[in-house]
Amino acid sequence: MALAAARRLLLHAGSRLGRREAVDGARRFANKRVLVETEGPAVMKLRNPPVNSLSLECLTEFTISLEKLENDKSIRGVILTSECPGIFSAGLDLLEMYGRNPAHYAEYWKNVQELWLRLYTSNMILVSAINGASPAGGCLLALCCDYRVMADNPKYTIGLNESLLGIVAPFWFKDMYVNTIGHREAERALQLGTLFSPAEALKVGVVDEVVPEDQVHSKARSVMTKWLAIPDHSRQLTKNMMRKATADNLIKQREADIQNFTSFISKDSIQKSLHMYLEKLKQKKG
Ligand SMILES: CCCCCCCC/C=C\C=C\CC(=O)SCCNC(=O)CCNC(=O)[C@H](O)C(C)(C)COP(=O)(O)OP(=O)(O)OC[C@H]1O[C@@H](n2cnc3c(N)ncnc32)[C@H](O)[C@@H]1OP(=O)(O)O
Repeated sequence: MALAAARRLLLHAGSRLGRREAVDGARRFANKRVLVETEGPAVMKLRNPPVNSLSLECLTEFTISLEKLENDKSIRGVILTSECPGIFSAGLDLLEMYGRNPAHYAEYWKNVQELWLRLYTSNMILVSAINGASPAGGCLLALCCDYRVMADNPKYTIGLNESLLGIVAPFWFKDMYVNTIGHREAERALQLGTLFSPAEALKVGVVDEVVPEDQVHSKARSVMTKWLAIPDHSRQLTKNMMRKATADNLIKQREADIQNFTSFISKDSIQKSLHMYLEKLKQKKG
């Protein structure tokens, strides 16, 4: 209920902002954590500092922005990137999964599923300009895209590292990884929780292209131009043919997946692992 109300408020605020900024001449709309520019190829920028973690609010704003773009028939493709220096996205917000109650975990997971289903089955062309670290849920966002361009900076890593946190990647994260890099590579990377450097990510197929950091956006734009030259109807039907079974696999068991997540994440042993991981992140500073 609370989330539905927040959603209505955000949609309303989003459209107000949309109108105001259009008057300024720039075609863009924004909410607090997501900025969307629709001048030229549409660009969606995550801006949830310090690390673009996907908090419940961020997920909601992201989903709403995507919905607005999907509803605008003049928009055929979107570049997904980050406004936080050096970080694409740190993935799911650990604080949404630690020390909360089961109802919160269920609500959070429902929203994670919702964003994934929308992104993965989007009719639009999605290109990610990965301009920073992209672990776990950050990698998931990139994997949903039709093409991934990553900045050539060895400090940036990408991959599904859940097992390093003492948690398990859900089956639909795994399915998408297998679809992208094949069964053997996915099996190894998932068990080890591998975070790939850009060069390794390119080699294994987690990303499609690695370019100098200052060319990530221009490359993503030129990739978009190429993809936009393909007729929408044939490209969309092909994308649907490739992805439908994977998405349907979650759709048919969404409730059970929420229950599994909620009981898994509520376990004392899992909460302890998350606590230790959060402490490790804190200590890294000191
Ligand atoms: C049996 C089957 C059942 C199936 C059940 C399914 C269960 C699945 C469950 C969950 C799946 C989860 C997927 C995820 O996405 S989990 C999140 C994984 N993310 C990470 O591991 C990234 C962790 N972060 C980092 O590695 C770094 O922060 C990095 C992104 C590289 C940035 O480094 P740096 O610039 O040095 O910044 P700091 O590390 O100092 O971080 C700044 C502050 O941000 C906080 N932080 C970082 N990441 C997160 C996060 N994901 N969520 C929340 N907060 C985060 C960090 O603690 C710092 O906070 P503070 O300033 O207060 O100390």
